[in-house]
Amino acid sequence: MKTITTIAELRAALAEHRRAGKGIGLVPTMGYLHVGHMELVRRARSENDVVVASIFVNPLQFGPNEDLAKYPRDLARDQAMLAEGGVDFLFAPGVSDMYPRPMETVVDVPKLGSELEGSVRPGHFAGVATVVTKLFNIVQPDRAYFGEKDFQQLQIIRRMVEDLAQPVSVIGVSTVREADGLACSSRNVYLTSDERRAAAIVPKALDEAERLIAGGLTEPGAVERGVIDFLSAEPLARPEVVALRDPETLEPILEVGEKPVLLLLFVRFGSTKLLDNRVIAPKSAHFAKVA
Ligand SMILES: Nc1ncnc2c1ncn2[C@@H]1O[C@H](COP(=O)(O)OP(=O)(O)OP(=O)(O)O)[C@@H](O)[C@H]1O
Ligand SMILES: CC(C)(CO)[C@@H](O)C(=O)[O-]
Ligand code: BAL
Repeated sequence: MKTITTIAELRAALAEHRRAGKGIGLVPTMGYLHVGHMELVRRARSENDVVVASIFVNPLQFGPNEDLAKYPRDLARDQAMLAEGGVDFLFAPGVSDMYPRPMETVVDVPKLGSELEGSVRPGHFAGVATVVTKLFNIVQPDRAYFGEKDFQQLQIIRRMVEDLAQPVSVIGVSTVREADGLACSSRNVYLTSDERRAAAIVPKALDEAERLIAGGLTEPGAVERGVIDFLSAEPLARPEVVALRDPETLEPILEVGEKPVLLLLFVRFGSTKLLDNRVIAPKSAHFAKVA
């Protein structure tokens, strides 16, 4: 695996592969890798001739009071994991490589981006859409891989690619979880041991929603209140977003009917934000077992 830090060098390295008609897959990340990221790499490796992973902690998507400075970083460990996963090129630019001048140009998906997580992180999704567009322009991948854990991000990127006719297939990958069900996430390292134990309630809250819907609850507000009640059993959990939405448009739904619905959770434990979600197909919603 070759690590490259400049746009020009990466373009030059990929040009010969593109000329030779090779399929190029891109896995964008912010580093501090875990098994969830490696699942994206595994998918990319199995579907492309050339795999590029990127590691860039993108300042544009962090608010002024967020964790940009303390975001966990370990490039040497990440390099070893990506090499082991069969990645060909790691693009790990510095901020001045990606943004030599302050950005004048922004890609925004304002409606989808101001909902849900966007309502508590204003500007976040414009930062994501802008950097992802720039990465697409630099790498020009045939396929790009994103986790369903960040469901809203995935839908925003899909919509951006459709609206702007960006020539890339966006591939969503199922959420990889720890043994107790908590979604793997780089920010899980911020959790104290008590918070980490408590955080297992988040995936269980998804089970609870599924159970409520399987039990016949059709009013979205009632399902959301049931989930909030469930989370209130854990004093360390501070739910900021508990929302039942249309999985594609992310718009509120009037009633749980026959179509699948998205439950999206954004829950804070101390200063750590945890995201999770599940698309629930009402007809198949089963009495999920809670450990
Ligand atoms: N548990 C997971 N399963 C599948 N994909 C994941 C998982 N966690 C992250 N990803 C995906 O990996 C890509 C890079 O994500 P990122 O580097 O922000 O990691 P993260 O663990 O989500 O970090 P954070 O804790 O900062 O949200 C994104 O497409 C994200 O959805
Ligand atoms: C897609 C992404 C790499 C853009 O910075 C980031 O938002 C992430 O890691 O999910
Ligand atoms: N995984 C999403 C990137 C972020 O929270 O900034």
